Amino acid sequence: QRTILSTLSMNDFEIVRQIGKGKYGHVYLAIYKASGYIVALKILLKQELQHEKLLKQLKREVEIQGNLDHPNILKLYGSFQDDNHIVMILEFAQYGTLYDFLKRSQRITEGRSARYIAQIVRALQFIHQKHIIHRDIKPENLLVGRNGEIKLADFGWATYAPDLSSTPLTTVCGTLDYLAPEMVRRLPYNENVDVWALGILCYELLVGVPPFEAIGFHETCRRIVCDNVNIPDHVSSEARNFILMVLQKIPFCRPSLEDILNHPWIRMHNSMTTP
Ligand SMILES: Clc1cnc2c(Nc3ccc(N4CCOCC4)cc3)nc(-c3cccnc3)cn12
Repeated sequence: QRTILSTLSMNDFEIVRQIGKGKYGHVYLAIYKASGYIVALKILLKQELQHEKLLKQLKREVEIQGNLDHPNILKLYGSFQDDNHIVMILEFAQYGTLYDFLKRSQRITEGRSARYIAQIVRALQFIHQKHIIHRDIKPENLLVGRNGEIKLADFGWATYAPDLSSTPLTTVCGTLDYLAPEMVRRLPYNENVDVWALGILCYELLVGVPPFEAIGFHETCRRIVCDNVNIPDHVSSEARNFILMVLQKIPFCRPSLEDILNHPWIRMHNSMTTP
């Protein structure tokens, strides 16, 4: 229902309460007065978006996420601005971020992890087909919907995958623990950085901490590039095999998203879903 966004303003919404703090702004639970529809408003203060790089990033976030319609991707209904704010109107995710969920429940079961991973893979298939790379997959950017489904959110770092005609991507971005080795080494990279981050996420869901966590930036970077993954004994052999298959240091040695969905560990926990 694409509303004529130019007419929207803050007083079309009733702010209920703050539900989260992002890097550059706060997220609020709000009600669209005209229909009573519950939404999340991501409100950014213009004066905090001083340098135009952030504005460019925000425009790209709205442009990219606004055109994605998938059950595992958080919907962006639209955006508007007034004198001091830029506001993004987002789908409200009933159960918050996976990060908070993990904090509350330490580790989660292998079954639930495998079901989350499968849903994120379907979201990644959807955006990679459009040559979009998310570049910042991590528990803080994954939200849990009303039926426990995962929603990929925060396309602030999303960009278009390079093709032969464009200059290679080398911007280092995302969150340190989730950076792919090729990013740490400032080598050109592509969609495979999202596959790597999926492996890091899977490890963190099962173990409770990311695999290359260390004290300090440099040691973490060294571990990402050089160290093998150390998987604790409580992790099943299928999950171990899955993590080792995904966390390949060399990008093109990583499995495709389709290979991931066909892995035994994913299949054994996602059998009832459609093939
Ligand atoms: Cl965008 C967007 C859409 N929906 C949300 C959302 N939803 C949400 C639901 C429920 C609870 N509560 C559940 C009961 O315990 C108290 C928290 C929080 C957030 N949170 C964030 C967010 C962002 C940053 C930090 N932390 C949360 C961003 N969101």
